[in-house]
Amino acid sequence: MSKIDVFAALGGNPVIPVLVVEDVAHAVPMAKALVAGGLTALEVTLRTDCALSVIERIANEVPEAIIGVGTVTRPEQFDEVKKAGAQFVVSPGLTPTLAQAALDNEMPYLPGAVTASEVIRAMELGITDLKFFPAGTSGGAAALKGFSTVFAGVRFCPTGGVKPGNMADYLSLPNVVTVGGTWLVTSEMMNNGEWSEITRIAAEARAQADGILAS
Ligand SMILES: O=C(O)C(=O)C[C@H](O)[C@H](O)COP(=O)(O)O
Repeated sequence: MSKIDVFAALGGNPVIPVLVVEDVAHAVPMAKALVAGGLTALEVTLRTDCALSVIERIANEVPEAIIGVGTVTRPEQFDEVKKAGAQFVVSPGLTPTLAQAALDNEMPYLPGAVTASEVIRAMELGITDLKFFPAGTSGGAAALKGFSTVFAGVRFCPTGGVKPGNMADYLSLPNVVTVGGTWLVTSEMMNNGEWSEITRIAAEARAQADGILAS
């Protein structure tokens, strides 16, 4: 099997909303609002009881969304999330068992690494598309800049403390392809049904990210 280009599988989206959804009824309007704002790759975290149902709903009802799942920490979850309709998987860290589960499921996989040794271990497992989490407390953009000098071909999606105010620090680096975060959709916005506000924030983030990447 040839290696999966994970960032291509994410549709080239420069910003990935990281979603913590408490109510399955929010799944479809939230996904539609984000897609309308130009962000189509969505990461639903497995932090809530309804997460698998949220993925199923979005997979069935919002075909424009590239639906992924985050907070995957056990190999058996790959099968569960694939059945629910997930198209990519994100983990906060990486083990050989998780890497094998991604391969077995032919799933685009973005696991986390924040130290040089963790990056080297990922490379040994054939993984060069990585999440950098928690970015803010792991050296931030300065650490990723350092990695760019020694790990040619390794690409990152920083998450954890990434916001509009520091997005440019990350996206202007040669080894950062996309950023992710929870700032785009809060529980309050979902509980209040602020779908047009979510679309506005998504469109603003998309325009900002596209501008940085084009410059
Ligand atoms: O649950 C996971 O596996 C994750 O994906 C972690 C998230 O990427 C961060 O929690 C985002 O951090 P903030 O944007 O600072 O809230």
